[in-house]
Amino acid sequence: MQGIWTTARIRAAEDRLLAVTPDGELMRRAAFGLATQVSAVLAEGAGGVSGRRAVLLVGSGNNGGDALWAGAFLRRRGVAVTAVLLDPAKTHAAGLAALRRSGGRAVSSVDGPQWISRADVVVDGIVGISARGPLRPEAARLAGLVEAPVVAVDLPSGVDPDTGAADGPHVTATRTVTFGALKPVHALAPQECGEVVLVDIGLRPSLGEPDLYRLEPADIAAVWPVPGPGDDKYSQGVVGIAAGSATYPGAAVLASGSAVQATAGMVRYAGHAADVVRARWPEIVATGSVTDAGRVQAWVVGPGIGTGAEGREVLRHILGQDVPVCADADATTIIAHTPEVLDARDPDTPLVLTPHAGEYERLMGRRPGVDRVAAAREAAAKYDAVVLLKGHCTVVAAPDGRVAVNQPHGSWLATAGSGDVLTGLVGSLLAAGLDPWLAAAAAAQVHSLAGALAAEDVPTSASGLVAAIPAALRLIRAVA
Ligand SMILES: NC(=O)C1=CN([C@@H]2O[C@H](COP(=O)(O)OP(=O)(O)OC[C@H]3O[C@@H](n4cnc5c(N)ncnc54)[C@H](O)[C@@H]3O)[C@@H](O)[C@H]2O)[C@H](O)CC1
Ligand SMILES: [K+]
Repeated sequence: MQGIWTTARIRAAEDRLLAVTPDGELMRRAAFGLATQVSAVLAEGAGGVSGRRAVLLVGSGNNGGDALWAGAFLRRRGVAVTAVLLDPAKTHAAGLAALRRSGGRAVSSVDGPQWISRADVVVDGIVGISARGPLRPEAARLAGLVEAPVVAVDLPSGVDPDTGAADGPHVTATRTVTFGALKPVHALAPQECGEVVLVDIGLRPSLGEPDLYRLEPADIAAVWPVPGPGDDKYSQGVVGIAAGSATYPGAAVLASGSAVQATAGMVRYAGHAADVVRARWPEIVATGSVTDAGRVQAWVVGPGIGTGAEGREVLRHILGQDVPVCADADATTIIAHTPEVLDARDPDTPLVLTPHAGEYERLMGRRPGVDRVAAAREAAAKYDAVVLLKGHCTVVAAPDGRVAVNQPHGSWLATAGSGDVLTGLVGSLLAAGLDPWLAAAAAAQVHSLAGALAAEDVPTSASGLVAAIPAALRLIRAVA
């Protein structure tokens, strides 16, 4: 799993490393890696590297220092380098001297626009992990003029390093070159970061355990259940799906179909859409009520069951079955409005909640806000449940504090029924016996990959999403 550290942890680790590293050495390591990536971006464009124009937007701290030193390294590759100093009095002196020694030029921000308009690449060295809030006016003015590809130093300026919030003027980068370790912004703001490249500056030994995780394909392939010689339809875990109604069978078909596609374990359906589910998915053992559904190792409950008395009884029955439960949609609303329904649950039985922002507000009495990691953690602690907080970047928090951020693959999941498909994936992995946090994080990752494969750059549907699950699993196994 990819580790992600908060800026406070990064800074503490950098301080430890700086104490035992020659002055300026860390910055030069960072800057050399940065220069290599800027050259790569230039090389992608017509005309190669030498003679091309790089403009550095330089702030008042070490982020600017990285950019200036990188400018000096770029000069050695024949790149014409101009640094626009946003705060000349506070510019990193050693970096500026290195740039000038190499034949680079420095101009004030007044002259910035004329150089920015001629740039083949812009390097965003405005602010790094010390950023607070959106870009300040002068930086915002200059950043707004940029049309060339942007390489962000450490992180795109104006985007919050720890939450990825980008609700004010900020840089949007083609590529972000970060140093030592990923910060939360790199997982939570993929749109603003572009391609993220991590440069090793020897920080890892000083870092300790990560604050957040991102699953890699190998992590998912390692846990996704595949049948072995000793398996039968029961041994891989039987998942029960309690979803849909006679008037709204769609959620039942989607959640059940997703479970069928996700693993080879048996799927039971229980509810008023049994005939429609059975007709669409003959593999499924379907019955009209959860009370005669037979044994399962996990339940999915909620999509389309309604929030009235019958839905409440279905949820209460399932929570009382002492197996892991993934509660979604109407079940989330029932839990929010009548939390006493949770009394039916044995506290040791894993519960996964999968709210979108509106359902989160019902559960917690507030919107998730900009710090979605904190929001997910708070809900996980309140309900003693794994909380999968949906969004462009899904955040999965466990009651023990573990947090995973999924890698989105576009926004193709913004389609009706997409959530039903996700619950089927989560439920199948719970039935297979996976750690509930890992099950939710792996399901979210496969869900977003299936969306991209189903879409192939044109809008897709939840049914297309279900059909693409095997392709997503094959791709994950292929790249693992
Ligand atoms: N520690 C090291 O040796 C290494 C650090 N690296 C780089 O250093 C930056 C962090 O540098 P720091 O000096 O702490 O501050 P910043 O450069 O991030 O910020 C400077 C300055 O910017 C102003 N500022 C704050 N918010 C904004 C804003 N929204 N808009 C404009 N300006 C803002 C404020 O005055 C700050 O003091 C780190 O990111 C790395 O790039 C290297 O990684 C390795 C060695
Ligand atoms: K930056």
